[in-house]
Amino acid sequence: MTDATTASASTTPITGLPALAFLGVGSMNGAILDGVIASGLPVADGAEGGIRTTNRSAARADAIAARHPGVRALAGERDPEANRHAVAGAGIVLLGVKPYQVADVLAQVRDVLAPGTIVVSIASGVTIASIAAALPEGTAVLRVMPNTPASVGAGVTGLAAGPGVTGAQRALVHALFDTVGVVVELDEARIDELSAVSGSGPAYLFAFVEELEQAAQRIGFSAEDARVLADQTVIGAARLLAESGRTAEELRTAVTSPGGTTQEALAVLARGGRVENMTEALQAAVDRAHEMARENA
Ligand SMILES: NC(=O)C1=CN([C@@H]2O[C@H](COP(=O)(O)OP(=O)(O)OC[C@H]3O[C@@H](n4cnc5c(N)ncnc54)[C@H](OP(=O)(O)O)[C@@H]3O)[C@@H](O)[C@H]2O)C=CC1
Ligand SMILES: O=C(O)[C@@H]1CCC=N1
Repeated sequence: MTDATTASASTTPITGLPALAFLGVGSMNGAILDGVIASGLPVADGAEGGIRTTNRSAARADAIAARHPGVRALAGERDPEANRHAVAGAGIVLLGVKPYQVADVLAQVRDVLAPGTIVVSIASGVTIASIAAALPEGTAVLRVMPNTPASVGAGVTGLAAGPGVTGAQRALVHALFDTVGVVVELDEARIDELSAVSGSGPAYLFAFVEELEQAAQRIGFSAEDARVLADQTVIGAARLLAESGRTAEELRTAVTSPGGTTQEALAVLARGGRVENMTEALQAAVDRAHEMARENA
């Protein structure tokens, strides 16, 4: 962490959220939506009534409405002005479309944003400056980098505020993401690095579980047993990390008897230069984010 980075709960306790518009509810905005609703934090206009969502496809909107009956789930397929209708009257707009779709969605809604609306982008590689340039002057713009465990309240969200965002606006967005996990405030200049670690991180772990599962099958377990062994090992290890108060290093040491079997297996794994390989992987993610920022400027 740099000096500019702080992981904390919001210092401003809030009792409720303004009306929320989630534009583009796929994997990530869907995870945030689920997490915010599960947190039970009241949203203006009723328990879920103040939450509006948009998708292009009607089938996706219907799936959201079925999962969260109080949410007003709009579909571009049925209503070409869905994004405009969703943001009208919203206090916070959460932009969750793919990076290359951001400019189009901003152009659709820019003239219906009420003064004081906070725009929060979750898009990778789209800068605050490029978002602010597409919106009315003075619009409060924040960039966050969440991860999908937000859907079960166990996310990590990096949060960077644009110029002109007030302390109260930043605290409100911080509090929103507190409902779905831990929030780390940082300078926007570091958000691509954070994304490489925690935004993409769940995928690294899931890839590891897949590998463990496949390897278990190769040494003779059925697909079903391999899945139970791999999944439950990772779930149990993550819970132990969360609940024991011990570091990953301490917990690894506790498993690794000197001269025992784990030591042999770890020695094989270390042959691949895992730290070097992981560092190279993180740098590849950062480089791609920088490239996307140039593409979406
Ligand atoms: N997935 C992750 O773990 C993370 C993703 N992100 C960022 O989140 C953003 C979304 O990624 P992800 O959730 O994975 O992508 P998805 O493709 O799962 O979600 C994008 C959603 O946007 C909807 N959409 C597309 N165009 C429009 C439009 N014009 N109006 C309304 N809705 C629209 C799509 O709905 P439909 O198909 O119906 O068009 C789709 O459901 C990206 O910018 C990514 O960088 C950030 C952190 C982590
Ligand atoms: O893969 C991506 O581009 C996004 C950003 C972090 C996680 N998913």
